[in-house]
Amino acid sequence: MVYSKPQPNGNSKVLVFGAGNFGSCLASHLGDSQHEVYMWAREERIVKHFNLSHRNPIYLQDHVFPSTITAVGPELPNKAFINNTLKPSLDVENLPLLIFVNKGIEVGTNALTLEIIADTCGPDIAKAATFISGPSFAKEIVQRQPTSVSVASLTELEATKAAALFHQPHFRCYTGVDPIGIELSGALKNVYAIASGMADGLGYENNTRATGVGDLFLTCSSSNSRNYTVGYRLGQGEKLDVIMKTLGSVAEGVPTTKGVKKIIEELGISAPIANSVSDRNIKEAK
Ligand SMILES: NC(=O)c1ccc[n+]([C@@H]2O[C@H](COP(=O)([O-])OP(=O)(O)OC[C@H]3O[C@@H](n4cnc5c(N)ncnc54)[C@H](O)[C@@H]3O)[C@@H](O)[C@H]2O)c1
Ligand SMILES: O=P(O)(O)OC[C@H](O)CO
Repeated sequence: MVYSKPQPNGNSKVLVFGAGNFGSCLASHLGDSQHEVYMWAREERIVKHFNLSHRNPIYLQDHVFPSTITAVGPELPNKAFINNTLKPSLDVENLPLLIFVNKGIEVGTNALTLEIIADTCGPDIAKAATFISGPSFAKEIVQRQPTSVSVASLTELEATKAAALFHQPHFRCYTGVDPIGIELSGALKNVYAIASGMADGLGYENNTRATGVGDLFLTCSSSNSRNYTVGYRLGQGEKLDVIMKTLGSVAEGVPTTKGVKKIIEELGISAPIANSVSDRNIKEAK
């Protein structure tokens, strides 16, 4: 969870709650972006060690963190810290952003985070809540490997402000106004991840692992997929015509990309991933 206040220089003061894998990863990313970052940890060992060495002794241990981050804790930040250091706006129309990255459903009530915030803090605060979700292994983001995540809030404005905080090129944010959908997808995918792990653990192969999730997951995640293999070999620097000649099989995604490109253009919709596959194929064909 991140709490932030924009500064006149465009950078923000950010308080990250949690110094585990993902809290540390987000703190590092925000520190890279020159925000003034405070990372709260409930582990005293993390606070002391981090402020001496810019390393987290428990999570992402190999990573050296930017010097723009200060660890705070183990006591929760108090009112004086909030008021004197972060200086949030108390104007209900201009509340600081509250960004959530947790994925889950409250046991007993079945409530999602947004519902809990609305119930406990009121609808005005819930409007300032933004959710970030998507493929985001902390260990990969912290090494600046590219990923794309969804940033959603009840208002487009809040989502846009939150996305602007994460402006490193490897961390692409797509904004929207469906925080419930984002929350539910993030919570539910974990149940299927357990099922998928079970299928692997039982010794089943890819078809079984993808059952219930579908062909998209299957074809995107296995070197048994011809289309995945084409993409992998392109990523490794091979030429498309060489790949197609040596694949020994069809990869229907290659011609389909052309059709998809036409549909995207006709509908005038944003489809950045399909567009970039198409651009790559056109470049190769020249
Ligand atoms: N790791 C990822 O790649 C990743 C990516 C996206 C989202 N997330 C989400 O971020 C959240 C945290 O994941 P993580 O990977 O950082 O977990 P983690 O286990 O690495 O770290 C969790 C941190 O929270 C602290 N903590 C646990 N219970 C607490 C409590 N009751 N009060 C205060 N602090 C508590 C722990 O001490 C630890 O520092 C999860 O909801 C997860 O779904 C994680
Ligand atoms: O390691 P997991 O299964 O908690 O997944 C972490 C993130 O949610 C991946 O996006």
